Amino acid sequence: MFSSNHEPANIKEVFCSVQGEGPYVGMRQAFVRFSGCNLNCSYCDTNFGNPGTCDYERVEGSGISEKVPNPVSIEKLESMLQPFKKLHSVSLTGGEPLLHADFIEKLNISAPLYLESNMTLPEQARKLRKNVAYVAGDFKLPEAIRDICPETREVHVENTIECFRLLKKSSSRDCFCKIVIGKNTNSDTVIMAAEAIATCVSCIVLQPETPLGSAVRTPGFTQASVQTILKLQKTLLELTDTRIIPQTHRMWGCL
Ligand SMILES: C[S@@+](CC[C@H](N)C(=O)[O-])C[C@H]1O[C@@H](n2cnc3c(N)ncnc32)[C@H](O)[C@@H]1O
Ligand SMILES: Nc1nc2[nH]cc(C(=O)O)c2c(=O)[nH]1
Ligand code: SF4
Ligand SMILES: [Mg+2]
Repeated sequence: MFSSNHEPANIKEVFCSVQGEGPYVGMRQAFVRFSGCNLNCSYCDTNFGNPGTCDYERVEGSGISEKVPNPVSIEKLESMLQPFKKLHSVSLTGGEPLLHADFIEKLNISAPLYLESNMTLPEQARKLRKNVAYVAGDFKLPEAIRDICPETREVHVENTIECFRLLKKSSSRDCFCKIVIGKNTNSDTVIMAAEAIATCVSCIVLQPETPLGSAVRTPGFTQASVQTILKLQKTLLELTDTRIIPQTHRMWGCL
């Protein structure tokens, strides 16, 4: 399931853009999107399938991608990141990047690493404590995960809390939590999640679900009401800094 120390990794795409989510919105980043995921979120906007080649957009915003054969070696990825200048950080995302922790652990790049994770694999998270400077950790609400059964629901929550404890904010690492809020989100579950990880994070981001596909044309189809999200923010502000930030990259069409 996980890449070993020496194996290269299957990568979906590598590009340079700006962070579209959370408190670092607008910061210039290189993105490394690893293939594969261990979850199946109802709202997922990403095709993390394992293609034979990695789409590499060498010139930011050009829309011109080269096909780099998968799996990609550590050395090859490091060279693919070379052309991207003035970066705030390199976003390691997916799919689920924790599935590739052994690969990430070996990366040797000058820019700080920004881990974009579903926070469900504590033993993998433990490997990255020393080399990620930013943790954008989702708290995946059980009701948003397809096929989750009651027995695994508790373990899922425990694993998530353990990941936040392992990667919690420190003098050398920022860690914040994103929670996607959709029409079916149970506010009590959000509050449970926030109470469990509030001391591990610098802030909580309530991220309204972005409608996908045909739902885009039916406003309100998947989103929670503004009133619901604002009420949740008021409650969570009793615990920690809580912000409401939508996916901004969807608004202006960057990758
Ligand atoms: C595609 S995921 C990849 C990283 C990791 N697997 C995770 O879920 O955190 C990156 C981010 O996109 C968010 N996301 C995916 N689909 C979304 C949607 N339809 N609306 C809002 N956020 C979405 C996820 O919640 C996560 O914060
Ligand atoms: N611009 C931009 N910002 C992002 N923040 C999180 C993303 C993700 O898919 O991991 C993402 C993404 O795909 N694009
Ligand atoms: S964990 Fe992330 S990549 Fe995986 S299904 Fe959920 S949103 Fe998509
Ligand atoms: Mg994305």
